[in-house]
This record gives sequence, structure tokens and C-alpha cells, in this order.
Amino acid sequence: MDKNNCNILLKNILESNLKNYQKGKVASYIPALNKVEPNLAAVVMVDMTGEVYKAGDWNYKFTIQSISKPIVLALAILELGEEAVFKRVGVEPTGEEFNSINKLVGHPKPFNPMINAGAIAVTSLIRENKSENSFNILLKFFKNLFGNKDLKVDEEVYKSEKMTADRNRSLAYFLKDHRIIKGDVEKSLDLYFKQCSIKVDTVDIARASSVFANRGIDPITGDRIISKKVASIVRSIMLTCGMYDRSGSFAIDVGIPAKSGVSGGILAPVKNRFGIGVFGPSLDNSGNSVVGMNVLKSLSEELNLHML
Ligand SMILES: NC(=O)CC[C@H](N)C(=O)O
Repeated sequence: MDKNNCNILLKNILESNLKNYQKGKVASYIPALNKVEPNLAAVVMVDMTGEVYKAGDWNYKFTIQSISKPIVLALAILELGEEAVFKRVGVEPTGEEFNSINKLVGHPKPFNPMINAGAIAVTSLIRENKSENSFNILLKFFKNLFGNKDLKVDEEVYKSEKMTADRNRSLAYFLKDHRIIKGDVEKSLDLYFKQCSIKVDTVDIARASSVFANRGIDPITGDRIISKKVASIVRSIMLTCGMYDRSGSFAIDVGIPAKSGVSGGILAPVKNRFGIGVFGPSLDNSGNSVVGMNVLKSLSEELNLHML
């Protein structure tokens, strides 16, 4: 695709969808997230030759939040194998909010790894080894997958979440009581808060997305980061569960696997075509970026990206 034309297309799509930020709200249940300007917006695409197209506030930094969930899922499967991971977490949608406790009662194995309960269970599987603590193992994998050696934790957001995470703490202790989490609960929670607080920009999100789109190979460096099978598992779970209880309507409208985070990012890999990252901090009531979803819908229509 001609680079100039594609950059213009992205700019036009972003501008025509920007006003939708007024239909949502910036997350405030983690107090440090509430400081952002609601009308920031960005879209970045990486194609399978490694070309990068971008528009808007693409270098604005935000915390990755739930977009870390598919990444840690990939790491856990690589470290422990599919069987061990899916013994602790399922692969079915819940139709509930991302931090819901409802479905755990009577069914302590979390429904899927994209909701908080399932993600905390997956994070608890990342164990330290003789030479490295579990956060370093996790961060090293993120740096590799994002092609960015400078990734680090936003300390303010990390502390803010840690101090206000009563819901996540209750989910984790419930999982421990049912032996879904086996180790130290506070350690698993701390690792989860840190993974959610890693600072990224929309280019980082698009690059990580391009690895999933390119079936495990980074299109910019040509390095294999994850196996084809792991890329396929993660894309599949994103399609059915990545947008929480909007996943079904998002699949109909947009037709691209996607994972959102409460700071406003969405990672959306289009197999064999593009890694897409979008950003807009104003959220709908399911916790998904309003501008981000609209931009993805327009892109899907303009570039014929719907998979079904
Ligand atoms: N949907 C999200 O991005 C949620 C992530 C956030 N850190 C939480 O656990 O509540």
C-alpha cells in the first residue's frame, strides 16, 4: 500500500471518529488513570513487510492495562504448555463485566484469560527461576514482543492500582481458596498490577499486534517470537472474549480479534495483513475505547478487514 495514501486514510478515519469521545468516560476506578485528556486519539498499523503507518497522538504514553492479558497468556503457554494453562482457566465468554465476581461462584475456574479473574490466574503461573524474578521474566518477554527495549512500569499507576484493588484482591483470594492460584496471592497480584502498569504508546501496541497477525514472527525484524499455534490460540480467544461483553457485537461490526484495556488502548491483529493499535481514553460502559472501536470499524470497512 502506498505509505502516503495510507497515512492520509488513517488521519481521515481518526478525524471523522474523534467526536465519539463525548459518548464515553475516562476510567476513574484506578485514580491515576483519571488524569488523562479524554480527546487524545491515535491509530497505527504495521503491515507484513514491516512498514508502519500512523496518525494522531501515536507517541502519547499510556499504561497497557488489560492488553497485557493476551501477552502474558502467550508467555504462560510458552513456559508451561497449553494443558497446564487451560487446567486453570477456560476459553469461553462470560457475558459479564471484566472484573465480575458473579460467575466464579459455583464455577471457580475462571471462564477465560481476558477477564481479570482469568488473567490473575494466568499471571500466577509465571514463576521465578534461579537467575530471574518473575517480573523480569515477564518484562523481558514484553520487550521482545513489542520490539522495545525501553519498556518500563509507570510507578504512579502501579501504586494507584495496588492501593485501590479490592475487587481484584477478592477475586484472587477466592481463586486461592479453590486452588486455582497455588502460590502466594499477594505476589501474583503484585505481578499482575505491574504487568498492567507497563507504559506503552500506540506504535508499541501495533508492533505487538503485528507479531500475532504475522503468525508469531515480528515483521520488522523477521525474528520468530512465539509459535504459530500460540499466535492462533491468542487471536481466537481475543475474538470471542477480548472486548468483554461487547465481544459478540464487535465481531459482527468489525470482524477482527481485539483486546482492549481501561486506559484506552486496543490491540487488533488482522491475520496475514496488519497489526493495528488504536488509542482513545474515553470508554463505553464495557470498558472499551469508544473512539478506538469506531476507528477499527471504519478501518475494517475501508480496507475490507472483516474476517467473516
Ligand atoms: N480492563 C482492564 O484494562 C482492567 C485492568 C486493570 N488493571 C484492572 O485490573 O482492573
